[in-house]
Amino acid sequence: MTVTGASGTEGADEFDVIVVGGGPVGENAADRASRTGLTVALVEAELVGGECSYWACIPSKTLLRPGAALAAAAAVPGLSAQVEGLAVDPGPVLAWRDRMTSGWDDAGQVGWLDSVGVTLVRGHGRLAGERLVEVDPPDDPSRDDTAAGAPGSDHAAPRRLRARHAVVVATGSVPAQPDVPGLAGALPWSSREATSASAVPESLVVLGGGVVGSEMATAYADLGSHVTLLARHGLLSGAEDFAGEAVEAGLRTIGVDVLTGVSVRAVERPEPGGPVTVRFDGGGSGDGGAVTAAELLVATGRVARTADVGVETVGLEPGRPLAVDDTMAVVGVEPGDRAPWLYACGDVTGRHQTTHQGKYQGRVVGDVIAARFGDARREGAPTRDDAVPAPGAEPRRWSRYAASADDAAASQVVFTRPQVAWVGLTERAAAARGLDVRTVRYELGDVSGGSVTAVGYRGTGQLVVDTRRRVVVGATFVGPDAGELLHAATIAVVGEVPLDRLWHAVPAYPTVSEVWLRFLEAYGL
Ligand SMILES: Cc1cc2nc3c(=O)[nH]c(=O)nc-3n(C[C@H](O)[C@H](O)[C@H](O)COP(=O)(O)OP(=O)(O)OC[C@H]3O[C@@H](n4cnc5c(N)ncnc54)[C@H](O)[C@@H]3O)c2cc1C
Ligand SMILES: NC(=O)c1ccc[n+]([C@@H]2O[C@H](COP(=O)([O-])OP(=O)(O)OC[C@H]3O[C@@H](n4cnc5c(N)ncnc54)[C@H](O)[C@@H]3O)[C@@H](O)[C@H]2O)c1
Repeated sequence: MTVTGASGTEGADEFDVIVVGGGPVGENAADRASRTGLTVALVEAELVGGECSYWACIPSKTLLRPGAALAAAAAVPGLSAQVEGLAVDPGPVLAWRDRMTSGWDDAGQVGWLDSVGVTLVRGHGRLAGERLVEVDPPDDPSRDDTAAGAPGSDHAAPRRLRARHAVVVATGSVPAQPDVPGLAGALPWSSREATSASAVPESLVVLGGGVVGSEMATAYADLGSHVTLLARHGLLSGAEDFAGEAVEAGLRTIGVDVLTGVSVRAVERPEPGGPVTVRFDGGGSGDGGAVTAAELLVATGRVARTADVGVETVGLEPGRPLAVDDTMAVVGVEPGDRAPWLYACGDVTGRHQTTHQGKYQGRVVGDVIAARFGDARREGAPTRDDAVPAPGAEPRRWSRYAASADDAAASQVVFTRPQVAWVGLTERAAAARGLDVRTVRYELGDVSGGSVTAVGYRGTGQLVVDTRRRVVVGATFVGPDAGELLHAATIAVVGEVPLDRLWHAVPAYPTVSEVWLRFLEAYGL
């Protein structure tokens, strides 16, 4: 429908809900918002499926899998001798990666959007006031970000969309680049180039010891690159210290030079495409030094993508994450005396930067919007026990309309070797919240399931227990396939299952999950 006559909205196309950003999170929000009969438009500037599908989760995990499989085989008698000396063959790996990203073509995801009845609007969207979104056509040559993979459009001028009820911002995040002399001019890789490269550089410097840096250092070492990782402090600083230490040791084992305590001073690349030199202070000897490689990957964090989304038109500060309440309504939007109409989810909120946690938020916001504005009695509409909270009211914790897990039970898996998986609070985070906690730690290699999995199986598990309530508030696992151990811990944390009841959750023998029994025994049960 096209609006005529309404002030400032003349010629605007109307939808009940407009979602800006068609990454995994926006897709989920759009799908769920449409389930009570609301019309939903999804605005996407590049590829439907977002960073995760084409330049993040999927290609990175594809690049990491062969090295993990080879290492697993090398630890099993009867196979270890056969695979000794084998290296990952980059050609088929890169080809597999290309298949997993559908050759950077989003036709499959667009087909899914069609199947759930969501209207795709291609182009760069930005807020233009309350419930208004302007979309620059994707073939605008002045915008870099609309070029890749998006088909042309008939619209020369911005297209105006008006939401009858709600706008959801799910524009994700962009890489942060530190202000280091020479860095920008050296045209370093970001995670995009690292995950989509068509050839493996002979050597690679990775700047940043977080999740991207640790995973990509692993992948490129597996693919045959000589990798140097420069980190300001220990690796994976968001995780328990023992996890980062294990990943650092793992990287060294596969030949990565890991330098910690590094502060980068300057970057030089005299010839475009030629070798790049990174000069730094610190890094072990304390005197610093320089490292030269064929390529440089900058992996120093990501920032919410709000700089170019028009948030200033509704009284918010561009460049900052969109603060949300637990219904995912954006806080501090003008005008402030009306029912919430602006929502956000995913990386753009600054809450977490993982696909699964963002998709969870997308489900929450979609359900909130569907319940607040749609027809819940419509045939096929989901049934809910909970009442949607009144605008401005706190949602009931753990209801369908509250992203409670963001605070209490967010999880993450880092696909390094060893893998690292955690949920809920680290020991440090629990102490910062004033909880009285006790940790129990157990070596996974001392569990029968570990010893039958591999010779010299090594890994560590740790629970953080709230001693007052006698419930698990956090867990970390480090070891081969540690990510597969995580969900039991997530259920224990979300369910606030008392230790005395967990005692009756009997882990099967001989699985690595038997560590749960050992944890409880170590706690004194
Ligand atoms: C290398 C790497 C590996 C990762 N691996 C994992 C992993 O294994 N597991 C995991 O859980 N997480 C992983 N992540 C994190 C994960 O990719 C993000 O948390 C996730 O993509 C966030 O989803 P999103 O929908 O919020 O944002 P995005 O995926 O960034 O999607 C946002 C979308 O919005 C579009 N957009 C932006 N601005 C506009 C605009 N103005 N108008 C229209 N469209 C716009 C973008 O084009 C994009 O399609 C990884 C990240 C990186 C960098
Ligand atoms: N498996 C997964 O779930 C997965 C994989 C990759 C990325 N991600 C997400 O993507 C996001 C971005 O990843 P990331 O690794 O870029 O960020 P990160 O926050 O995990 O790590 C960034 C690292 O860069 C360091 N750093 C910052 N400025 C620096 C500087 N000037 N010099 C040297 N080091 C500097 C930080 O100290 C930190 O260690 C993360 O939040 C992560 O959750 C998730």
